[in-house]
Amino acid sequence: MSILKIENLSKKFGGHNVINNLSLSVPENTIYGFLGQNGAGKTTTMKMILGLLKPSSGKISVCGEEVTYGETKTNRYIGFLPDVPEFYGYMKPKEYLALCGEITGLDRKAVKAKSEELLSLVGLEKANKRIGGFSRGMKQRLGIAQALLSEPKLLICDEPTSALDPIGRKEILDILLSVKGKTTVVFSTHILSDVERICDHVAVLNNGSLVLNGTLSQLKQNHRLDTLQIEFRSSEDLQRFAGNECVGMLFQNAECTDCTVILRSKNIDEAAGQIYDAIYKTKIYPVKVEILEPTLENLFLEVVK
Ligand SMILES: Nc1ncnc2c1ncn2[C@@H]1O[C@H](COP(=O)(O)OP(=O)(O)OP(=O)(O)O)[C@@H](O)[C@H]1O
Repeated sequence: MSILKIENLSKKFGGHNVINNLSLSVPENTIYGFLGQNGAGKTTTMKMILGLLKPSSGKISVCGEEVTYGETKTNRYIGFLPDVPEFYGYMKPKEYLALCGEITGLDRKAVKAKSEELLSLVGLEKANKRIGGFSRGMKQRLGIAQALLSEPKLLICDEPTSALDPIGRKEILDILLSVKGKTTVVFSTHILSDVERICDHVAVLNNGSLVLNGTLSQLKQNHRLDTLQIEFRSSEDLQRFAGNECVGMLFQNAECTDCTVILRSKNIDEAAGQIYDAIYKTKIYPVKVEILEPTLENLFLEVVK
């Protein structure tokens, strides 16, 4: 089932089209990476999902219920972490979560138990000091605890790792991974390596249009490169292999560096087959034969250029 479904969504500011006919569907219990350059329209889309901004046209549904601008009904399914979460600095984490629970109308006892569970999940169970003295990473982690307080089906995070150092980023990514079984996560980011680390599904927005959408493995398969890399134990092995007649024309336009050779071919599977035949015949065994896959960075740069 789709937790979030967006159909033909468009948004104009004045005469300027910011979101153009966007359609996407977020499957349950996935981590969905929402990528795009500055100004691509990610925050605008999130605001429309939260009912804070009125779409010019199109439809958004959360857990099968249509989102209506200005109403918060569908937000009971959603936990939201803004890019810079704001807190009352004089409060301690437990006090703050208790206040959030009270405002949301949750049962006091349940909130106390849930707060302890969540503070432990985000590694703040021992941080019994005022939030004003928290680091950025600690504030982001508290923000996740707050967003998860009402056990949302969908957790939306707007660039949760952008301002953090590598350790802070890893902590946030680990937390998002750990909640995946219980909630669906949509997170927007510019950091491609974060997406490669934890996302099942990737959508790339460019100038308000969806230019890439699918699972990482699907996208890599669909945009497979026509390149084969073969690495030998030594440059002598490479020379002997390349000099053998059964390698034929394959090495003619190859790029060789020390022990490695890069081959390009229109039919890369056939070229790989020829290489395996040649390995069998020559008994010269490379340490690696690999059809190269595009990185997310290759894919991203290709679709946003
Ligand atoms: N209230 C507004 N009025 C006019 N234009 C706006 C408004 N809000 C956003 N925009 C424009 O819409 C476009 C998309 O902005 P948005 O903030 O959604 O992008 P983004 O992908 O979240 O970017 P970033 O990664 O920088 O946060 C930008 O050109 C921005 O200037």
